[in-house]
Amino acid sequence: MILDDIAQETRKRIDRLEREGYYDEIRRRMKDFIPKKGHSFYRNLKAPGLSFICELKKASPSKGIISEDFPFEEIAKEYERAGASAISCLTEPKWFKGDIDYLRKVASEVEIPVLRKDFIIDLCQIEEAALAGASAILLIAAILTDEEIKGFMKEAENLGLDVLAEAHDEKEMERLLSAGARIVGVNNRDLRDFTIHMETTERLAALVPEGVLLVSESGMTDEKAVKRMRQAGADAVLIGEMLMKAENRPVLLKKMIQENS
Ligand SMILES: O=P(O)(O)OC[C@@H](O)[C@@H](O)c1c[nH]c2ccccc12
Repeated sequence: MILDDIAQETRKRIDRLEREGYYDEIRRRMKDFIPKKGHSFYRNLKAPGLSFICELKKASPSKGIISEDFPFEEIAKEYERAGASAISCLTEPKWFKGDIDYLRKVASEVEIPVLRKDFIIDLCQIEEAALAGASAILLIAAILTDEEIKGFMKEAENLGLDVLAEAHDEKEMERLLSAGARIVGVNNRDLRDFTIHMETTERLAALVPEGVLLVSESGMTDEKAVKRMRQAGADAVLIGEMLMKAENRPVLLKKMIQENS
């Protein structure tokens, strides 16, 4: 399964960077780190109306290159001006052609919170995210043990980062909720075969208790799908490809925000 391949690849990269001393430098810089206050990611998602997390996505394993030229700073500012609640920045280099430096630049240029979208399997990636200016991290239940989920959530909390905790099915959702997740994401894309099932959000929404925020992720290709996710009970949607490929991103985003306010 692709998720396991990506997690393995990520482990190899972390081990190599560790040998090269990269994370020693991160740990050294963490001594002066001051956590952000206010949990702006959580707060913005909780605001009335459907919130939009807009993704910077150059490529993906299912679609290959999505955006040949990738003026990520311009796109981030477009998202912000059009009313996005947060920006999701892919930082996984091999399959998504992401880069932690994209996040660092974007976080310094926009006011809205930025989510580190990656395959987090080690504490050092959480410290790296915090230093780069992220406000939140993604944790994917499918690649983590219960102990890891709890430990990583604690570390994020200590560093002032919010966690978007991602599930694909009932079992994963229950694991995340019992670990104390306050923001859960349901991924409509089945990462075994890349098929999209919008019913996944509808099915899992029933398990999300009052007070926990629900984010519907992936597979929304038109405005109808976004409305459907709002009707399913989503507090926020996470959209990549539809916005990356839009002829006029601000116009499309503003329209969707207005229609779902
Ligand atoms: O481009 P889409 O179909 O709108 O999807 C965005 C986002 O949900 C997707 O990129 C995603 C959801 N969960 C992930 C985990 C890792 C990498 C990527 C993802």
